Amino acid sequence: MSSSAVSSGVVSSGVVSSGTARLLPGGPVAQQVLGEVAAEVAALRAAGVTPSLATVLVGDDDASAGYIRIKQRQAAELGFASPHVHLAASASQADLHRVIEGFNSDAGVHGVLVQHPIPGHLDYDRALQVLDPDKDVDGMHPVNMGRLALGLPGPLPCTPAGIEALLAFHGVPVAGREVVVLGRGATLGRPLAMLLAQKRPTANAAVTVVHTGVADWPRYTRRAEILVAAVGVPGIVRPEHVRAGAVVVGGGVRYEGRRLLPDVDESCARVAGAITPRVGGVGPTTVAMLFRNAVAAARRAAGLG
Ligand SMILES: Nc1nc2c(c(=O)[nH]1)N[C@@H](CN(C=O)c1ccc(C(=O)N[C@@H](CCC(=O)O)C(=O)O)cc1)CN2
Repeated sequence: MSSSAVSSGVVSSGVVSSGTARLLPGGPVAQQVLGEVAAEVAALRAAGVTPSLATVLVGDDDASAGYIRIKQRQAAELGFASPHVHLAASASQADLHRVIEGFNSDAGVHGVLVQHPIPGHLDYDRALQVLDPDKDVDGMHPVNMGRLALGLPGPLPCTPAGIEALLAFHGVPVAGREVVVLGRGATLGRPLAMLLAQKRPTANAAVTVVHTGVADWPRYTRRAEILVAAVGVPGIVRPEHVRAGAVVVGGGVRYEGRRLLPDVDESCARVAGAITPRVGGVGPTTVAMLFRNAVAAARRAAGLG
């Protein structure tokens, strides 16, 4: 979409509107990425390497158990091995570290993820620091955040990478455009801002990060050609926060069990030029990027990366 399309909104009854926004689904993006991953898995297996993605679940959260099942099913479809450890909710930090260290030292395991959230008495960040950064398929280890900040190769955080891929897939130009990221969290807002500012054809944007601690944050979001909501406060982004014709990406969500409560109110479609759907938007791209990181880790371990 050109920037002239972005400024083509009309004013009706006080609301700036460009009609109903084009939808930007994540499903086809995920399918494309997973197709590429499948081809890489086939090549690895032909070379005698079975890529392996290990998963760790702590406790009895139904939603987390569901996401692990989705990842294991996807792993099986793609031809990954997927060893799994399920720790009791009463597990100690040391128990969790032992499991991670076991996978670190297992040369047959190429990627490891610890499903989030973990029980409240455990520290996810400390556990992450125990993980071998080269097996960190979520791209969240401090070493990988450092690599991202420096523009060095490494696994990218899955949701930010999924958003960049989604924009590219749908032909939304990013380079040179005004991107505003609402939210500065470590899993989405901060890494996404670093990613979209990088000098690459699918990035290279003028990126502003603003957060809801800034009293007049809508002043920033209203000027965005591409607005990414990354807050985790359901419905916080409303039509009056969106520039007419802008591309709106709903990255932030809050989960209530398996129910997803997105940051972006659906009424924003009245103002936006293009928008990710409430369901089937950014979410599916996150899982695809996980497998992209996992196959890349396997290729590196096999000396092919
Ligand atoms: N170690 C990790 N833990 C968690 C992650 C993660 O990426 N790594 N993300 C979430 C859970 N999650 C994957 O683990 C996940 C959640 C939701 C979706 C998704 O595609 N949702 C759909 C459908 C939603 C609905 O039906 O309401 C969507 O967005 O369309 C994918 C992955 C927390 N933990």
